[in-house]
Amino acid sequence: MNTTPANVLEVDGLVVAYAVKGRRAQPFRALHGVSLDIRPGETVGLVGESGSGKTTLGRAVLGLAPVAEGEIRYAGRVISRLSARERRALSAEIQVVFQDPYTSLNPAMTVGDILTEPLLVSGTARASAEERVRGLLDQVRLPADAAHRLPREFSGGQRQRVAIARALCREPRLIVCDEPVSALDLSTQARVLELFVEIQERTGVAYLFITHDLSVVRCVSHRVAVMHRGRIVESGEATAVTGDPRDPYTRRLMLAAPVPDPERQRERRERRRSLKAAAAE
Ligand SMILES: Nc1ncnc2c1ncn2[C@@H]1O[C@H](COP(=O)(O)OP(=O)(O)OP(=O)(O)O)[C@@H](O)[C@H]1O
Repeated sequence: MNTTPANVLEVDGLVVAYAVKGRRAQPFRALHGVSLDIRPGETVGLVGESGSGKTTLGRAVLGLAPVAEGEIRYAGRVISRLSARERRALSAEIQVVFQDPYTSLNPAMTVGDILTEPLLVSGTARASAEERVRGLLDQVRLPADAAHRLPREFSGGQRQRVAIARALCREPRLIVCDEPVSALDLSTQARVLELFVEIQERTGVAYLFITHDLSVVRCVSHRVAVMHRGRIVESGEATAVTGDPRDPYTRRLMLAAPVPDPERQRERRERRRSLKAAAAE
């Protein structure tokens, strides 16, 4: 692993252990010594099947999962054991976009209030906050009058744009994106993914991009890390990992991914056959 402080994020030998109810019960280890780094302006895609530990890693970066061993560093500073107050101070710099745009926005607040609130809390004057909100709505391609409306008046894709704008409010250097397009239909997914890429090009923000969808990870990531049972089993350049995976689990994951293109399906059937033949030898 690269340990230069030039990285925006460094995860080093991370073990997360959840408490389990029952007097004799042992804590459940969801991550077993995970290491990963993210450079400024880079997207690292985190893939793996359900239960492999992707969300746990994202939550640990956000200070929301119980770290048992190892370390998380943000811009060279250890952040894995911060007090609640220290964490809050960091919230401008590390943000999150969740999967479900239907539950992640306060339904009783207008979009304008949702976006100005974090700015006002951090001491920005109302007039500058409102100015900033106009800029943010423009950045995420929502009309200026969106500020006066409630989340329920928007489609899923538009709500996710609001959630992205909220994450961008205080100019973070890192955003944890936890399945941010999984709840959207395919054509909306493509437009929201484009927006993520466009924002990164403009602002230099880095993403830890969690998804179970390989076509999504291929589309947005510079590098990819593959998780299996709480461990990273393979990582590298996105094209290499998704195009020519080395690890048997990654290969199985690629083969299991739905690919509608008939040519790709034929290709996959052949690869499956040759893998089977190799395994039988
Ligand atoms: N709060 C918790 N307490 C106990 N166990 C948990 C908790 N959260 C997650 N786990 C367990 O940790 C493991 C990893 O879960 P996690 O949600 O990180 O996986 P994931 O790869 O993000 O899965 P999915 O794609 O389904 O969200 C799972 O076995 C899960 O049951």
